[in-house]
Amino acid sequence: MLQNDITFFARFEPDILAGRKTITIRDAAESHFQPGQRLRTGRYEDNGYFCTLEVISTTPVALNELNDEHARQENMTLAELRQVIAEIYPGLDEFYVIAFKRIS
Ligand SMILES: CC(=O)Nc1cc[nH]c(=O)n1
Repeated sequence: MLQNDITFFARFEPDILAGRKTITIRDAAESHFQPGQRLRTGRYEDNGYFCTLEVISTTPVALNELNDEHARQENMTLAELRQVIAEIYPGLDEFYVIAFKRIS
């Protein structure tokens, strides 16, 4: 079976498929994605493929630089986004914003 290049928690799948979520904020371990790269995208929980994303950009960001535009691109409030990031990456404050578009 083909490997996925990136995974998302299943709760984010509907927003990605609908185009409501157009960025993901990851730690250094997932900072290698390059503009133009096409990513087989699956669910974290079962690794099931659900779409292909094309990377638009990968941009470093500090936790304290997250703003309302990042939140809008995640389809969250800024408070929700900060809480989600703190839960996924406790204690970290250096991240990468991966902007993407869904191509299939
Ligand atoms: C599986 C996983 O880490 N998913 C994440 C992490 C950060 N942002 C996001 O949208 N999804």
